[in-house]
Amino acid sequence: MKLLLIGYGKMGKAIEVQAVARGHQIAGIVDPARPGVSITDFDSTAVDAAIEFTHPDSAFNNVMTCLRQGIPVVCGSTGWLHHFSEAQALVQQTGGALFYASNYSVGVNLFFHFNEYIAAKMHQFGGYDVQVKEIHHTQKVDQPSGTALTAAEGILKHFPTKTTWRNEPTEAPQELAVLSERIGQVVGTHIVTYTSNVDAIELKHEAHSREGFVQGALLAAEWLPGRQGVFGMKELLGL
Ligand SMILES: NC(=O)C1=CN([C@@H]2O[C@H](COP(=O)(O)OP(=O)(O)OC[C@H]3O[C@@H](n4cnc5c(N)ncnc54)[C@H](O)[C@@H]3O)[C@@H](O)[C@H]2O)C=CC1
Ligand SMILES: O=C(O)C1=N[C@H](C(=O)O)C[C@H](O)C1
Repeated sequence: MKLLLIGYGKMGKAIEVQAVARGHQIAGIVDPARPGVSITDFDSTAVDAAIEFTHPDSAFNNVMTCLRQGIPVVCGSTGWLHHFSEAQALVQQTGGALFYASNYSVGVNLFFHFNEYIAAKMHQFGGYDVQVKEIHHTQKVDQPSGTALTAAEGILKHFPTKTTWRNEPTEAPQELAVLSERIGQVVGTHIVTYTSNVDAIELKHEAHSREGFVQGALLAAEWLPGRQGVFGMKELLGL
């Protein structure tokens, strides 16, 4: 496949290495640190898919430009979902394809699946409070992490005692605390904890490296061309 890499930071560079190892061709790299190449230099005849890992402030614009250029786009950037409905509308309008996941690792998507199951069961039996905690490296600009927000949404859907989330400790029973810590080079750790008067139960995912994100993003890029619509890891993995 011919891939366009948008963002050539920690993720973009790791994706390049794995993509080449899987026999793909890098048709172009778009990053302000490497001026002179822009998404509008490409179209669906030049690339099969774009993979976008940049920044909360640039992701929406990059996704919209790919859709206008007719390029199927796999986006991993977090912190831009307040614009997501506009991207969905452009997918409909252009007949294009967008793949988005707050976390591309297969393990995290199993974690999301079990998180929803556990939330429903814990609500059914009662007596537990729940909180989400995420830990990431100190270069991360958005908080809470996209992964923590997806986990929080999964809990809110199945644990109706909680009606909203808050990114700080809270005593309000209807608020789900989603706590963030920034420590050194931590790749990404997410913990959902249920606590009662007598015990505690934890569901934890700890990424040991970025390899899981890279593999999932490449699987998505290999799967997306030829499809029309907005997709995520549930469709890709059949979860
Ligand atoms: N969904 C997932 O599985 C994962 C998502 N992420 C997210 O991906 C994003 C990027 O993460 P990293 O690679 O670790 O960040 P990074 O800071 O190492 O790299 C970001 C790169 O994007 C470039 N960039 C900034 N504005 C741009 C623009 N307008 N067009 C093209 N490139 C631009 C920067 O120059 C930089 O090279 C973050 O939002 C992060 O939260 C990170 C890892 C996994
Ligand atoms: O910025 C990161 O590094 C990561 N971002 C994603 C998120 O916000 O959840 C995914 C992963 O945890 C790494």
